[in-house]
Amino acid sequence: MTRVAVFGNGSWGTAFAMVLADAGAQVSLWGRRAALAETINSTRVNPDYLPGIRLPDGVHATADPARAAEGAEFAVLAVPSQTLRENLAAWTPLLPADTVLVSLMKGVELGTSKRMSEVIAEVTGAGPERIAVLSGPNLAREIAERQPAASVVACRDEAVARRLQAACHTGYFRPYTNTDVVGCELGGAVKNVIALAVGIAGGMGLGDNAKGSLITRGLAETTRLGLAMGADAHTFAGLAGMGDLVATCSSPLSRNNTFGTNLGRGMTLEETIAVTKQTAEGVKSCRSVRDLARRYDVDMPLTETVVGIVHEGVQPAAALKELMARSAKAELR
Ligand SMILES: NC(=O)C1=CN([C@@H]2O[C@H](COP(=O)(O)OP(=O)(O)OC[C@H]3O[C@@H](n4cnc5c(N)ncnc54)[C@H](O)[C@@H]3O)[C@@H](O)[C@H]2O)C=CC1
Ligand SMILES: O=C(CO)COP(=O)(O)O
Repeated sequence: MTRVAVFGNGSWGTAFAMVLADAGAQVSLWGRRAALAETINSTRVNPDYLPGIRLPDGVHATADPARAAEGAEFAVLAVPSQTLRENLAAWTPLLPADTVLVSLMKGVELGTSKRMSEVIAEVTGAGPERIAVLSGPNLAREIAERQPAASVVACRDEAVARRLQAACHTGYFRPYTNTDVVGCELGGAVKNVIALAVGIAGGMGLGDNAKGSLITRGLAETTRLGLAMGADAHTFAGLAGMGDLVATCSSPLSRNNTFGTNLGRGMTLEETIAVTKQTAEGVKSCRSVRDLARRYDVDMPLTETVVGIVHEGVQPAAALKELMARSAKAELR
């Protein structure tokens, strides 16, 4: 039986642990708090992140990373992106030397602007054949309810992507393989920034035309950055690009979308952070994405605007006026 360690028992780590167990794996679900691990094991429910959802028997919770790591064929990483480097440094010595490291995270490291696969490579020394990412339109609560969804598992080594695909393929979860790791990661991280923009627009009372325009132009700027960084343009038309963007920007379940809505309604950043209980990666990663855009000399006006509103005190109404007044352009360039 495939043994999998899932590091991070928040909403996505827990929901994906369910998928893996439903696909037949023996899953160890690690989280920092021993009391929560005990509650999960005794009640079969993770009350803090997925209340009301019964976890399959194949999921065992633990607060001991060594126990989670034991014999793991895959180590699935599902902690907030900005905490990965420090956590992974502690877990690496515990993992078998051939474990495949799988990122579920949709953020870019602040300061270094490194993608999660780059952080994993740096910290563990693993080669590209041992590093995979999973990304797509996968709102955790829906997956935990076993509602149907597709996704992408990406690894430079296609055979490894196929192994991971087999490990998480169920009647309600349909993963496709891809070898474009850079594109899949950027698709997931930048969509959180665009979801903030769409949420802000909704909170300001703007209509569906505005949202459709933001989603489409958001995908255009994501694709421009991706091409500059060596990604395949097709990835952005796929599940890790358009698929995730549409799901996230349409769903009240999205933490980034909701965060933006609160800002657009006039809450301050501090007030919005105070009412946000889970990780909204775009809030920090918008600055890393903006730094990447500048490094690669790519025009990303929506990302610049989100950074302005979230971190630099720009008022949403003023930002909208500025965006609409940008010089006229050809759509495709
Ligand atoms: N929730 C969702 O629908 C989806 C989330 N993701 C991505 O998955 C990643 C994890 O997000 P969620 O599970 O949703 O977040 P969450 O906020 O629900 O859970 C985060 C988990 O990390 C733990 N944590 C927080 N700080 C930590 C630290 N310093 N060290 C160790 N553990 C720490 C928390 O206790 C919690 O267990 C994010 O990058 C997110 O973008 C991707 C797809 C879907
Ligand atoms: O990535 C997600 C869905 O694919 C979840 O989005 P949020 O992090 O905004 O909730």
